[in-house]
Amino acid sequence: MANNISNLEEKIENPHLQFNARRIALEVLTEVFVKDAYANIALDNLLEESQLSEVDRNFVTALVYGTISRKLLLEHYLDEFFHGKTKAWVKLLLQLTIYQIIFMDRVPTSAAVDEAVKLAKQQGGQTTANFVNAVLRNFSRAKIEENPPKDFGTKYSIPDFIVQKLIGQYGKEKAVKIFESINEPSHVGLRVIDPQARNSVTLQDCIPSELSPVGLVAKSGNFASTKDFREGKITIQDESSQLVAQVLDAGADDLVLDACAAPGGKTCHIASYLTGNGRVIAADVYDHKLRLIQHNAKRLHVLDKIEPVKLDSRKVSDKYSAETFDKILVDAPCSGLGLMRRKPDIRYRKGAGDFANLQEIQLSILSSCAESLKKNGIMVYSTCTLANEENFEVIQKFLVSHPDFEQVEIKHEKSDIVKDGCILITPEQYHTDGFFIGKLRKK
Ligand SMILES: C[S@@+](CC[C@H](N)C(=O)[O-])C[C@H]1O[C@@H](n2cnc3c(N)ncnc32)[C@H](O)[C@@H]1O
Repeated sequence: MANNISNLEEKIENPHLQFNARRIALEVLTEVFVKDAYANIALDNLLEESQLSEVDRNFVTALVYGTISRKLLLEHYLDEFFHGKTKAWVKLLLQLTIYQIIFMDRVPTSAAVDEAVKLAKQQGGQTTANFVNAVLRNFSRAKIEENPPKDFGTKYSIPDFIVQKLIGQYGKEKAVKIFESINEPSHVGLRVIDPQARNSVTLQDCIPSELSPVGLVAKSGNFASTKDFREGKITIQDESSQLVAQVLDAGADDLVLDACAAPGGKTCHIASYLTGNGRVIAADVYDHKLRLIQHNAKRLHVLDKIEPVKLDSRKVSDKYSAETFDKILVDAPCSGLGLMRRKPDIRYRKGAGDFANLQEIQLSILSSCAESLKKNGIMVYSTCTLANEENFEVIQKFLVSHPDFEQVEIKHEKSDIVKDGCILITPEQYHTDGFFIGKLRKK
């Protein structure tokens, strides 16, 4: 996510480009909140079709992610200024505009309002333009400090079920730190493919990761367009997620199953451990996602180590006989609450709070994989969520129903990310994604 608005002012002079940028931002928001699209995918698609400059693309990205991550707060401020029914896109246009007024210091209020009114006229005619103009003029004259948000959910734009869940689980003090941190700009985590080369990769403004020996971190930047990325010397991967292959620690000749593999970030990392005859079977339920694994593996020069397989991993034991794999990774489908900073739309998704249903799927994948693991084999379970039901509870329930397995304690030099023998990183600790890793051995 490129929240880089530092070069904005130079383009403010060009109203045509700014108009297009705002129009595209509104289109992305409409895709997300009306058509239930994923923000990152809708944004990438619409930016690709657009002819915008790098600066304007950054502006659109900042507008989209900023508005999404402050949506409930923006709704709260707007509530005072209009009542009755309004089309969804008009509400989104108002939110997009007051986001600029409140949070983007470099955007003059008059420019934000004028462009919104033009957009309203273009998309909805003069009556809509008059309505948008009236609401925004009234809003810009008001003092928002006189109407402060009354609860955490509104203040941090986090649905109440998540607020209550995180306070219940982590206590109010830590939960508030998490809420505050997820609305800050994300950092970019990079994995250096040749660990020996970590200090010789010449990327600007990157520092070595505190958590991952093969990681670099940057405050922002479009690393996917660098030569190092194209040549497969680096890949974009959060520092927390880089710990998974390290914990799995595949041997040179191991046969590994990556049971939920797409888009292949961890598969490719695991493959780099297979310096002998080892191979990774990279399973996923979706065909189109298997193509992403292949694409990534090719760029990172590990395609020969990877075999993508279309498979519902609740049925691993139907396809592979008992005791086939030396190591298995279950990087399970989850609620994704650890990704709320990098993917702010996750918090509003239907089903994000269906922890019981997710736990059932996670346990079912683990159980099926368990049968195909060799004796003394290692199975690593990971998620990018903060919900206990999907993390520690899954490990505990699995161990109760599988007495032939035992937990292996994970160690890390940063003891604040180790809890009950598992890794649990919350997003405010090292400014990474929230992440969980547990390790199991078949006796
Ligand atoms: C957390 S993502 C995996 C990310 C991946 N390990 C990486 O590092 O790039 C979970 C993946 O599980 C896949 N998935 C969901 N249900 C599945 C199932 N029943 N069997 C196999 N894969 C599944 C999803 O399509 C998704 O790609």
